Amino acid sequence: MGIIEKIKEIEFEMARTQKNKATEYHLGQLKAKIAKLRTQLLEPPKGSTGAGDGFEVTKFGHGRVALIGFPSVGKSTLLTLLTGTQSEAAAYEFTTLTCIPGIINYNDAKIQLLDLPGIIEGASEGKGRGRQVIAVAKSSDLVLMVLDASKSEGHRQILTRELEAVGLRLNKRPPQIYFKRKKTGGISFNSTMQLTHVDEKLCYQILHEYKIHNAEILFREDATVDDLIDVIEGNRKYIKCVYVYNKIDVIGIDDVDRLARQPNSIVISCNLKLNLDRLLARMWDEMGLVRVYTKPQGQQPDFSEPVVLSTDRGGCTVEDFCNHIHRSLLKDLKYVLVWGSSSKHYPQRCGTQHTLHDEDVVQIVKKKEKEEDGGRGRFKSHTTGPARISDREKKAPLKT
Ligand SMILES: Nc1nc2c(ncn2[C@@H]2O[C@H](COP(=O)(O)OP(=O)(O)OP(=O)(O)O)[C@@H](O)[C@H]2O)c(=O)[nH]1
Ligand SMILES: [K+]
Ligand SMILES: [Mg+2]
Repeated sequence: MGIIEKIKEIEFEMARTQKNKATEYHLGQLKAKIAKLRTQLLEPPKGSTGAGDGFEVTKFGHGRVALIGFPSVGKSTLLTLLTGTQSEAAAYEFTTLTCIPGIINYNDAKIQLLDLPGIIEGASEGKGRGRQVIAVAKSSDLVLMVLDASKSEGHRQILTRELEAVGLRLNKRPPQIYFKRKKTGGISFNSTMQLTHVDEKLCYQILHEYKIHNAEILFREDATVDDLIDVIEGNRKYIKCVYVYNKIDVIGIDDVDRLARQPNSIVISCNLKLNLDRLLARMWDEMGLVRVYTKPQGQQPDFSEPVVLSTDRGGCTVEDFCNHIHRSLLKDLKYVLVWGSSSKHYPQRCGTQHTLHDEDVVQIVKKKEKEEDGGRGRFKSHTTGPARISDREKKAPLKT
């Protein structure tokens, strides 16, 4: 029996099992079994290199956004409108057959937008190009789930289920469960609060299903058995998602209003170019990008090209900022001067752990500690990077 059949069989068994206190343990075990099979399903088949289907697009810019949706909802039309990159759009399904990248220039940052083939129910099991599409979604910083405003509202749930089946978690944060495998010592189970969804026995049973006999586990919130399985599997990807209802030109105003009020949703029309600026602003907010402008000493800040940092990825401390400019900058750094909303007064002297805000201006002040240290120190303080060091080294080699 194949993996998919096995999953189907367990799903069938779960469907006909009554949900009550007595079956709770059994159902939990079945959930763990499905999770294990789904993880197996995601492993590349034996003997394959996992490459070569043309879906791997090099990351570019300060963030990556994937357009995910059923066929013919308007993904390609949207990519063309937002990026200027032509992606064929037509009234028939599966017009797009591969991954088409475009670039959005917004707020002095560059965002990579990816158009993808439409996916259908069963995509997570390999129907259509589902698996490749979902792999691209996983590599993104934000998913735009494009939906046809005139079609069934059930589509949103179906797509979410498909993405969840392969370990994507949309608009969720990781469960607050500490879990660590051990070599010996059995299972230590603790919680900081009353648990209403799982108890110790259920927890042991799930761990047993994973053949884990030694581990430390601490619930920091009233988590569910699904959360526990997510933590044990450890391969879940937590991604923000905005639900984009397109084609509002063909529905009534009441429906537009209702869709627009749903959580994490935005309504647009590509045909009428309605609300696209709002969509961009929304994307920007969700991505948590932080622009930092550098200011050379005694000069105006350089407002043409910011250093773009991210709250979610990499962080936005002064340390992250320095590492972004040059790997070796941090060790020469004395402090930075900061102008902007992150500083208490203008300018504020800040250390490496200070968190920068969007549109801050930063001046770097380097150590000059070795200035009096003969020729050697002066040489060091006037150089900015390894390239220049080696250039100068040739002309005036360091005394050893
Ligand atoms: N009425 C209306 N039609 C639209 C809108 N946006 C796109 N369409 C039409 O929807 C059809 C499908 O558009 P595509 O951009 O090809 O959709 P897609 O999601 O890329 O489709 P696949 O690549 O096949 O998955 C085309 O006929 C578009 O002209 C819109 O805002 N309103
Ligand atoms: K289409
Ligand atoms: Mg398309």
